[in-house]
Amino acid sequence: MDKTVPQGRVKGTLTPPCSKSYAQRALAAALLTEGESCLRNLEYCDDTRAALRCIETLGASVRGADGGTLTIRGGLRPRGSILRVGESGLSTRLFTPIAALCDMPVTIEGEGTLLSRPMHMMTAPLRALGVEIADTGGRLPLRVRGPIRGGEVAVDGSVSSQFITGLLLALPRAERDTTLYVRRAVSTPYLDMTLATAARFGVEISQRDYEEFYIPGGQRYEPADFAIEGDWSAAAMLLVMGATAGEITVRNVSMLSKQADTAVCTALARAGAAVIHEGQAVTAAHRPLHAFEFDATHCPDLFPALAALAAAAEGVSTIRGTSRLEYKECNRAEAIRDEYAKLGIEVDTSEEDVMRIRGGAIRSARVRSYGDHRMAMSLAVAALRSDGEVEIEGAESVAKSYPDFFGDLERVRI
Ligand SMILES: O=C(O)C1=C[C@@H](OP(=O)(O)O)[C@@H](O)[C@H](O)C1
Ligand SMILES: C=C(OP(=O)(O)O)C(=O)O
Repeated sequence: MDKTVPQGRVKGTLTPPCSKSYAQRALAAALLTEGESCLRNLEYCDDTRAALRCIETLGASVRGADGGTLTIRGGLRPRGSILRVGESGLSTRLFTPIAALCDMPVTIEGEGTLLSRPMHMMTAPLRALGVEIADTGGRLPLRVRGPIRGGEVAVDGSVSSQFITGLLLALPRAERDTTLYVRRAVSTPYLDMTLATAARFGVEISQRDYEEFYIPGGQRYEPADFAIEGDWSAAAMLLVMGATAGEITVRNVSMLSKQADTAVCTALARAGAAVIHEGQAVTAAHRPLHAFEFDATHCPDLFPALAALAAAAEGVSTIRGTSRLEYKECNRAEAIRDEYAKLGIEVDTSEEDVMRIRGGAIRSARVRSYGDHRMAMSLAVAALRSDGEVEIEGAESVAKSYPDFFGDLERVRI
């Protein structure tokens, strides 16, 4: 689907969808209990639906009530042998070790952009933990057969934190204790979110500097009543929209959240935007914007939003951590460089791990999303400052994390 986004200004208040990162973790934890949990504020995007499908296949019984509340009866007793993870990187790397708790073969199948993303980081550690695994040249589909045993294992954390999240949630249910040695962990706030979710379900894990995790085996997950927070990744995009094209208040997000993308507030302030926190709401308003420096190594999902911010700022902004972008829904560093070039914005990715963006006038163009939800949203935010309109190919990709993004954009247009 193509979407044409005309230039314009915005003002208003929006509530982002719930955090899909927390939603997927909470769904997994609810599956691992032997009782009834209640998840509140759950909304559906493609990735949370994928996680919901996975827990139902693995044995959970899910009842929906009004207002986004789900009652989930846990119990790991697979009803099928195929997990369909859609396009979700997290569901793949989270539910593969969980499926490996079972003494039966399970196949993990994905689609779209996920089929080109690397999964090789799981193979050797799962084998070392006693799991039979067949991968397809380090990509999906994967076939695993547990039970995963626990023990001592080394994991490379440099490509993604998501498999570590999967191990941290699965291994408390293994028979033996585990010590996980992690080399070069990235996206570490996401590991904090995992530990916080496990703790809410009564599971103990200790860690030192994201290098060594100790996970006692034989633990029980206790059912929990868990309210899913608003999503800071979606909020980041809305706040950049406010900072570059008017004023936006985002409701139902807390600065005290462990979510990685709270860091957008630092970038906004460095660029000169007005940022105001009040309780569970944050407002970003336009002021003359100037170039900023920011390291997004541990909050890689911010890059597309920061590209729209830097394009609207005077001077050359420097954003570090581009090596984190190669294996997302597309190669986001190349996609930002090539699509912003069509808008007349120069993006230099020639230096390793660094992106430099020269802010300036944005011109009308036809651009591609590469099937990547965050690229589609980033280009739509940039379109608001264009000299006409921007046509975005593949705009339906926003359904992965924020199905009503374009509806919300129109709601605040003035
Ligand atoms: O654990 C999570 O919820 C996520 C971790 C991050 O991935 P990486 O650890 O692969 O950077 C992030 O980019 C992704 O959108 C969600
Ligand atoms: C990279 C993302 O998600 P995932 O890795 O879970 O597919 C994302 O939402 O930007």
